Amino acid sequence: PDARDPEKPFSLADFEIGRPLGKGKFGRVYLAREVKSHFVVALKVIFKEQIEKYKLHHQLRREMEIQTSLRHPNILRLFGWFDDDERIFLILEYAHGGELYGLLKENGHLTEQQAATYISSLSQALAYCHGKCVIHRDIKPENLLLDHKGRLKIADFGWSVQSSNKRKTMCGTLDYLAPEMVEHRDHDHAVDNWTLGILCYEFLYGNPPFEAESQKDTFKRIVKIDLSFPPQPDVSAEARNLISQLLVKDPSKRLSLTKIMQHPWIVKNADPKGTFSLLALTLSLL
Ligand SMILES: CC(=O)NC[C@@H]1CCN(c2c(Cl)cnc3[nH]c(-c4cn(C)nc4C)nc23)C1
Repeated sequence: PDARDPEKPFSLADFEIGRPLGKGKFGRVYLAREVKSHFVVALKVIFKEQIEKYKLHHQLRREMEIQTSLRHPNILRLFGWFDDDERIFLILEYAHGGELYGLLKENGHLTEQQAATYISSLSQALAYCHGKCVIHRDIKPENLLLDHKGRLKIADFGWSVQSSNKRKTMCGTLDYLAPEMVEHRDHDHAVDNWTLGILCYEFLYGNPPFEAESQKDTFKRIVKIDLSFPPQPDVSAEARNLISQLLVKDPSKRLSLTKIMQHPWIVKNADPKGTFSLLALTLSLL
């Protein structure tokens, strides 16, 4: 869709709409196909009256400007947008593999190779964002999608679009919040490094490290850094070492993105192309 004459913006008539992929407070995401090129996209529909009601024009505009400007293999592309009287339509890259979260829940946990590859991809995407002074790409699992080659795509949804096929275990969880967040202290991009530690743990063990019955207990476990590694599944010492260097209370002491990419566990286990051979991915789904 890039080769479009900028004078003739898209309109709804340019697309055939497919099944809903996800829905949320501000609208839904549909599978769609551009009629002339047959190019498949994800079309996110946001209702203007919702934006007016919550006074979110600026946030949405900033979100769209940021997402349009980001070009990275692990960040879902925003190709463009158009609107009609009552809706705004975002033309997004379609991730054929769906939600990484689905793969995690189906398998219980990921292999060390998969986990290291995804942590490496996330670190590269975040380093790219920080290089462009963009922080807080919201990297909780439901914002992580997979393309047809199993490559990770951060689909940062400031608009909390819940996918239709998700068990509602994620909404409202504290699990991914860093201590400085839950203690309402000021935070910067070191929060993302904390979240990488949470995700690495969850990829390897199947659940986030500070999970508890109540939000209050999760809060207490986070601020205490109440971290323990169950004996099963048997996770390598290097992996536990990386997690322990990320889930550190003092933000300035957390491993930097560069150091994460150079960590022995990542160097040894991450697939450099960030993708899996389809066979390996298929086998991991069996
Ligand atoms: C909470 C949240 O934002 N989740 C992701 C949104 C819902 C689907 N969205 C997609 C977006 Cl924006 C882009 N590509 C997608 N691919 C899928 C998908 C593919 N399969 C086989 N199953 C699914 C689901 N979904 C998308 C965005």
